[in-house]
Amino acid sequence: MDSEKNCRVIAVANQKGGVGKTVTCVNLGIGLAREGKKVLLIDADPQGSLTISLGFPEPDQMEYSLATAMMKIINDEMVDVQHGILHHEEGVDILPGNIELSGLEISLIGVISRETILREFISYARERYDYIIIDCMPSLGMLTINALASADSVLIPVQAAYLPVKGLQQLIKTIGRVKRQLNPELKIEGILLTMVDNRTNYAKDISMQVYEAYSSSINVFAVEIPLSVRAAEISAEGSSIYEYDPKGKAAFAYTALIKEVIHHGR
Ligand SMILES: Nc1ncnc2c1ncn2[C@@H]1O[C@H](COP(=O)(O)OP(=O)(O)OP(=O)(O)O)[C@@H](O)[C@H]1O
Repeated sequence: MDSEKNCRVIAVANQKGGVGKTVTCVNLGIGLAREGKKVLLIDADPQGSLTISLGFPEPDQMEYSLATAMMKIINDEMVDVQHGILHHEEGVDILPGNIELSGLEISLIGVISRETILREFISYARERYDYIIIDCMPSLGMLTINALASADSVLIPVQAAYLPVKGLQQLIKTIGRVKRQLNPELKIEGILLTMVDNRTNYAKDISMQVYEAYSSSINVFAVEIPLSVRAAEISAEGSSIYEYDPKGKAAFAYTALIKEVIHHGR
């Protein structure tokens, strides 16, 4: 394992729902684990989709989750970063998320340093991992702010199915505000086009427009994640695309993404 200062914390964020955040977290995390990295996936979405996708179908029944760990920090209690960690057979650790995060987000309102509760947890976990990847919820609320305040970089999946420009500007503005006020080292890892249907001109147009609008100031990943039924099916299988459809186009694309992400860290 690399030393503490080499742990990279990546928040996967976009306030638009259904753009491929969870599928990207699963395949990014497991892809990095396949490269020999020690990886923790944190499910920061009350829907618990990441937890469910990794084969734990009932996150709301779990006694210990991200909400429990954050509540301990709020209450000034000792936190054991290994407590409640689940292990997936493809080599990643998971801190599950569930509906309790909704209640926690509301109770954060009255808490001092409410934007940096998750950062405190992650500061304890950094020494154990090479990568910590946070699956954010589809909003720019306090939990996402906590994720951005904890992260070294933000990976932004963008679905190539509609013009994303307005939502992206709002997200980039929020990232800028978090950088100024809470986390000066925060960077944008890159914009990742997802669910790209290369048979349509529309998808090509959107890729082109995102590239033209942003690539001078923000990394736009060279790889695009293709629209793939197999990628959509992994959530129900509890496995990664590398296990489920190793020779498919989505596995190929996510493998290329891993290379780009590792390269950025150098
Ligand atoms: N490359 C892909 N090709 C086809 N379908 C995909 C692909 N990636 C994800 N999907 C499907 O699209 C839907 C949304 O994906 P996902 O859950 O990863 O998005 P999300 O941004 O995490 O959503 P939410 O905002 O609700 O958390 C899911 O049904 C998923 O299976």
